[in-house]
Amino acid sequence: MIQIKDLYKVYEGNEKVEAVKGVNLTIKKGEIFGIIGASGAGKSTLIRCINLLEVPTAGQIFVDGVELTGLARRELRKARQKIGMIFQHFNLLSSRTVAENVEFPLEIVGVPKERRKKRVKELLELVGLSNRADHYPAQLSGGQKQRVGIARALANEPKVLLCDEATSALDPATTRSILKLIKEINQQLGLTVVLITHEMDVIREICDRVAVMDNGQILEVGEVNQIFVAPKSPITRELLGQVKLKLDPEILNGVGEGWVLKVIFIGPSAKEPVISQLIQRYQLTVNILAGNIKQLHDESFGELVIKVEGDENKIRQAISELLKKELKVEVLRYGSNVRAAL
Ligand SMILES: Nc1ncnc2c1ncn2[C@@H]1O[C@H](COP(=O)(O)OP(=O)(O)OP(=O)(O)O)[C@@H](O)[C@H]1O
Repeated sequence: MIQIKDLYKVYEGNEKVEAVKGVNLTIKKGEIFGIIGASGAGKSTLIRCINLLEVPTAGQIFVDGVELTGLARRELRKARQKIGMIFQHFNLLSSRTVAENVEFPLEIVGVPKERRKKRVKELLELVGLSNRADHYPAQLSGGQKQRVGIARALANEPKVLLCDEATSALDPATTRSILKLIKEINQQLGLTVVLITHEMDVIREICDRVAVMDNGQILEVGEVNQIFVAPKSPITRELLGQVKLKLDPEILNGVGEGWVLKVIFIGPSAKEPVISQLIQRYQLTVNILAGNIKQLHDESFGELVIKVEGDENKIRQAISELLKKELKVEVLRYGSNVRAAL
């Protein structure tokens, strides 16, 4: 759906900044693709190059088979209608109501009034804001403003939605509700979503695949599960480590070296002796650091935090086996990279 080939972006100024340096990426139709990296990694520049809001210094961008980097201005304007975008600070027009903000892109392309009104109504229903149509942005919460942003981005029925740190200004509960909405839209409309973030939690929540970016380059690309289980670059481990420690800081103190995993059991798998199987099959030493079993409706739901020691490859194989059993595994700390995780 989206192909980025040998992309470079250099900002010329007093100081020359090479923000994107030779990026190649292929994003598939219908997937939610995340790009994660620390501040200054070049994520915003990269995502803004996809719809040519930022003109690349070199390289090519293809969206749905069309090379955007080869289009004249008028054709580009048309192609851009098929690419919606939402922003960290929403970018709503403060003098227009919610309905008028959503209507704006339809006015620009000359959709007749009656059709515009009908489309705005549908869009506000889709994002759950029908009862706010006549409010002004200043009267809305951050989450509601982002919902308006999403409705506006979808007005011209795009095939791609670009999300530029769309939840960074929101609290955790609102972040989850906006991510849920993006996921629903992705599934209902078959939209391809590209999002950039500096938060691993966002990636874990909704992305199918992720690219890790640093210093203008892509360090690794893969399925989200695979990156969580076996991150290749120290930067990825660092990004993962920060998230995990934020969740369970006390667990990692004073337990010595070794991998620390949180294993979450749901349903039938909760009744299997998976941990003892693991010890036998992969000759690992396992210490239970914390745990509990809860009953959720008719199903058991258990959480165990374990310290695992042994051969690193066997630990990775054991994690893969746990994931195959449909258990959820979070790596709280990587044995060989304790400092990065801390
Ligand atoms: N318009 C600009 N002019 C000059 N330099 C810029 C411009 N925009 C970004 N940069 C520089 O390019 C580099 C990459 O910035 P970019 O905003 O793309 O990174 P980022 O990963 O999105 O970071 P953040 O999350 O902080 O926005 C940085 O060094 C930044 O200072």
